[in-house]
Amino acid sequence: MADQPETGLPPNWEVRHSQSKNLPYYFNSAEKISRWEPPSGTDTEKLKIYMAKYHSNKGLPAGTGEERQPGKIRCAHLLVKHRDSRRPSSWRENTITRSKEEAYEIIKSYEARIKSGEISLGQLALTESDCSSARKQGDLGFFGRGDMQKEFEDAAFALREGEISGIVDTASGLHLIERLE
Ligand SMILES: O=C(O)CN(Cc1ccccc1)C(=O)c1nc(-c2ccccc2)[nH]c1C(=O)O
Repeated sequence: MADQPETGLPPNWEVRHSQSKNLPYYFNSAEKISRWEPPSGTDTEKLKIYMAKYHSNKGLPAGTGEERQPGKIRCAHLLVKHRDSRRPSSWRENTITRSKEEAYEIIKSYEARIKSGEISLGQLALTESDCSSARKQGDLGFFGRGDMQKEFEDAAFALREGEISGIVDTASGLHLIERLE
């Protein structure tokens, strides 16, 4: 495999910076395509080092615990849907028939396993979350107030970094939320 440049991105890909959103994005100079997420085949460890070196936030003193963008937080979540969810279907199960009570028992068992330290929320979300974010260990990226369902937003913004919520009930289903940044 051709040596990846120090960005860790596949050939022809480069990191650019969106002035309007003040966010990095990924540009393929051969195909002239852009995307917010790194393309598949990226060496994410190398990319992390590159981003820290060349794309760290301007103006935010290191270690102040400041949010990447004022008013925004980053969370991961694990979603267990049930038959009364607004969309009772997911990548895991075409038609979700479990009752809300059954979903509650399931997510309560997940909560116990995560809070005991047996497994991380991200690792469990990979296989068990009914949200499309499961493939990213439940990582939803940064969001601000007004971006998510109200119950989800209120629970997420009440968390300190690293903290995990109790069971949160939204129209999508039952969630556990971990605040990452
Ligand atoms: O609620 C609905 O009508 C359908 N949705 C919304 C949705 C559907 C696909 C992608 C993202 C969001 C979901 O059921 C859903 N909500 C979420 C969700 C809810 C709160 C925070 C983060 C994600 N994920 C999903 C999903 O299928 O993947």
